[in-house]
Parts: sequence; C-alpha cells; structure tokens
Amino acid sequence: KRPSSHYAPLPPGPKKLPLIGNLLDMPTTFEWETYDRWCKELGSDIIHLEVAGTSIVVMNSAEVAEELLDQHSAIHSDRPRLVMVNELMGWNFSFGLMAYGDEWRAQRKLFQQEFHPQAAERFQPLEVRVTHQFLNRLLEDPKNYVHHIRHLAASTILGIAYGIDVQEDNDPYVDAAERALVSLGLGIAPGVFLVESIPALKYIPEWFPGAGFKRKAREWARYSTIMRELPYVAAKKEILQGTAQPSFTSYSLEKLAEGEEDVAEQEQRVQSTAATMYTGATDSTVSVLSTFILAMLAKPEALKRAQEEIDSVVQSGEFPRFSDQERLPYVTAIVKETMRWKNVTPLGIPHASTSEDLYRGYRIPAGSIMVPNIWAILHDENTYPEPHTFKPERFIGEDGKINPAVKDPDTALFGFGRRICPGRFMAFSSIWIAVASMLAVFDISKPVDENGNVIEPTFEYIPSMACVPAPFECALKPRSAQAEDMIRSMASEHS
Ligand code: HEM
Repeated sequence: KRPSSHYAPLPPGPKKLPLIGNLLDMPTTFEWETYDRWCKELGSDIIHLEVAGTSIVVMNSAEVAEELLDQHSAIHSDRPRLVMVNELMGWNFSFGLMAYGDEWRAQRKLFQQEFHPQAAERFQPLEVRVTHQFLNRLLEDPKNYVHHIRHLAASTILGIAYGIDVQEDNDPYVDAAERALVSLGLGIAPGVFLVESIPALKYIPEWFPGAGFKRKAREWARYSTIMRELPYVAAKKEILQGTAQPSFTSYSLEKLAEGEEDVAEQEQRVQSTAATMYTGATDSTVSVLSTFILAMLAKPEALKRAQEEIDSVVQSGEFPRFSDQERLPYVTAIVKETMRWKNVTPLGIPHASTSEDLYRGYRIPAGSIMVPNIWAILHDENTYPEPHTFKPERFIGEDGKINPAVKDPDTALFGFGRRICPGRFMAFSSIWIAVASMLAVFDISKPVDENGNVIEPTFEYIPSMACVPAPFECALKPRSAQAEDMIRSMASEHS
C-alpha cells in the first residue's frame, strides 16, 4: 500500500521549469530576504523549491520550523550531502556536518557531557580571564578591535577544548585552525564546485583536465587533519605529564580511562569533537561581538543605559561577574537584541530529510534539504515590532526585568531539533561576559575624522553562512582613568 503522503501536493513555490526547476530564480546572495519575499507573495510560511532535481523546503516561521524540525525530528535531522567538504576534504570527521546516525550521536553525546549548562559553568573562570586580557588589547590597540575579538574567540575555545593558552601573535594552533576554517568556507560555498551537482566527478583522477578541484581538496584535507591533530597531541602530552589545565579533552579522557569502551575508537571521537568546537565557536563569536559594537554606534542611548545599570549594581573598581547577570537585565537584553538584530546564521545549517513526510497536507519528499529561515523568524514584526531597529528595551518588562512574554530569540537563532547548537549555553555566557565587561570600562562611539566630521558606519553586512558586518571604524575609549587602571591591573594579574 502506498503511503498516504504519496498523492499529496508539494508545498507552494515559485513556478518551476522542466528539468532545472527553480535554478534560474535562485538568489545567490542574501537568499533569506528573497525566500521571505517569496513566502509573503505566496501567502505561505512553507515553500518548496527544486533545483536540478534537488528538493528544497524553506520554513519561514517559528511554527513551521518547530513543527518540522523539533516535532518531526526523527525524519528531518540529517545533513545535505557535501561532496567537496565531507567526501574529498575530510570534514566528515565533524559531527556538525556529518550524516545523522550512530557516529553523530556518539560525538554529540561527548560534546554535550561537557557543555550542558551546569558542566559549562566550569569554563566560566577561563571566560573571565580571557575577557580581561581582551580588554587590555582593546585598550592598547583599539583600531584592531576585530583582530582582538578573533583572538578572544580563539583563546576561549582552545582553552575550553584543549586547555591551551594562546600566544599573543602567530599562535601555531590558531594559525592551523584558521587555515582549515578558511578552506572549509571555500569548499562549502554553494555553486562553486561542479562535483557538488555531479558527485561522480569525484572519481576522476587528479591529472585529468578540469580536476583542479581534486588537487585543492587534497591540500585542504591536509589542513583539516593538522587542525585536528596538532592541538590534540599537545593537550594529550600535557595531560600525561600531569601539567594540563582542565579542558574538554582532559575531562573526556579521564572518563574514557574509567569506562570499558573501545578506547582507540573513543579517543578518535574525542579528537574529532574537540576540533569541531573551533569551527562552531570562532566565526559566530566574531560576528556577534562585532555586531554588538556596531549596535552601540547605532544606538548610543543603549550604551548609556547599560552603563548606568552596571554602575548601580557592580561595585566601583570591580568588573561585572556572572553572578551579576540577574541584576543586569538591560545588559542581557542588549546581548539578546544583538543576536536577533543581525543574526549570525540567517539560514542556520540546513537539515535534510531521511524519509518522506506529510505536513499540513503537503508532501515533503525524502532527501529534501530543509532550510529554516532564521532571519525571517527573528524579523517577524508580529513578534518583534520594528524588527530592523536595534531595541534592547523590547525584552524588558514593566518590572524592569527580562519580559518572559517576549519570545526569546534563543529559540530560533541556535537552530532546531536534534541538531540544535550544542554550544549555545557556553556561547551565550562567553558573549555575555565580554559585552558586560566592555560596557563597564569602555565608551564606544562613532569616530571623528581630522576635520571634525563624524564617520558614519554603513551598517552593511557581508553575506555568508556566518554573516559579519563590513569593516567599520569605531572609537573605543576607556570611560575613566580608573577604568584604564582596572584594565591594566587585571591584565597583569592574569598574565
Ligand atoms: C552566538 C553563537 C552561535 C550561534 C548563533 C550558533 C548557531 C548555530 C546554528 C544555527 C546551528 C545549526 C543548528 C541546526 O542544525 O539546526 C549550530 C550548530 C552547531 N554549533 Fe553553534 N552557534 C553558536 C556558537 C557555537 C559555539 C560556541 C560552539 C562550540 C562550542 C558551537 C558548536 C556547534 C556545533 C558543533 C553545531 C553542529 C550540531 C550538530 O550538527 O549536531 N556553536 N550553531
């Protein structure tokens, strides 16, 4: 008997041409805006597209994304096939891009053991230390703030993953990871490599004309191997010598020593899971903290209000602590609004369906690529009025606290279902402490040129899987001589 979904129609979508489907309509940049427009034109928060035989479903509301990716998660938790990255460049080691199945489950479990909210608290002292060092770099060299944010993100995650202290410049572990990350970005860019649409091409030999992609893939595969092995070997050496700082790797290897599982296999998993952390954490943190600075230029009143809040809660001469979070709701609202306003991954990471589904009377074919339009969800004017304006106060209730009636952007910005970002608790806390600490000691404003004219940022974004603001200038100045002293003395205490 045929499944009942077999005769059901596909969700609505722009008109398809024979064979190529919607290929010619597909946007190549800011896709989330085009998808949102199509959904509005078609009056549907779920649409279907087809590109040369591949079925794509765009979910344009929280309701659809939650119903399909959370409630039907047994069907829609796979990832699309990535020939270049996974099959030729070796990234299938990483559970973030891996097909749904036992290996994914095992790595995800390892990750979550150290990253659920209580476990992630163990990393807070490290987050505080690297944040204070970051403030000192901003003080010494404010123009290079993006570089310092990247260094902060790398120090946090390499500390957490391996217990490694990152060098000021030219750190070998950061360099290895960055090189791998850049090659991942190149390999995953849609529409660049023909092998993605004709997978059989992966079997042609390297010397064959047009097989340049295979030579590239081989070189890039080397980067991903180095990224995985170099810091792991260093961490393991320290662990064996008894000189290691506690980290994901040390905690996981300790557990491994106690267990009875296949040790070699499990150790490979620890190595792969640790390497996945850098990939997930760095670009996202850089995006959020750069956007935070841009937001302070867009809305100076928010900076002032947050500083007043901090001054009334945190003792003079002290930095904000994690334990102050409850009493700093406006700072928390700034963090939430920053992540909503220009969300890092407008389309998340697509899921894929392992079997056919029937939803609202529509047929969702097996193998569909499932794209949550997170940008549209976080810019829905019914949930967030004036969605394109930076307004942290939207999250504050009449009692001055975070208003539980306003939907928390966390419910969409970290993705959905079984694939939801497993780093989200640690991501939020490391970003919160960086934002609170910057607000406590720095004024952030638009810079002025030599003729006294204010330099306006463009507020443009570079579209990508993880969006970042186009480079912009800002003036970062310590709020007072006392703030400057605090930064310097804290940095020397930590060094
Ligand atoms: C503000 C910061 C971050 C944002 C906005 C973010 C967002 C996301 C999103 C949208 C996904 C896709 C979820 C899905 O498939 O539905 C994801 C997956 C993932 N994220 Fe994050 N993330 C952030 C920080 C981090 C951090 C700090 C880590 C590591 C410590 C991390 C590790 C991962 C991993 C490993 C996955 C893949 C999960 C899987 O496929 O099972 N992320 N993230």
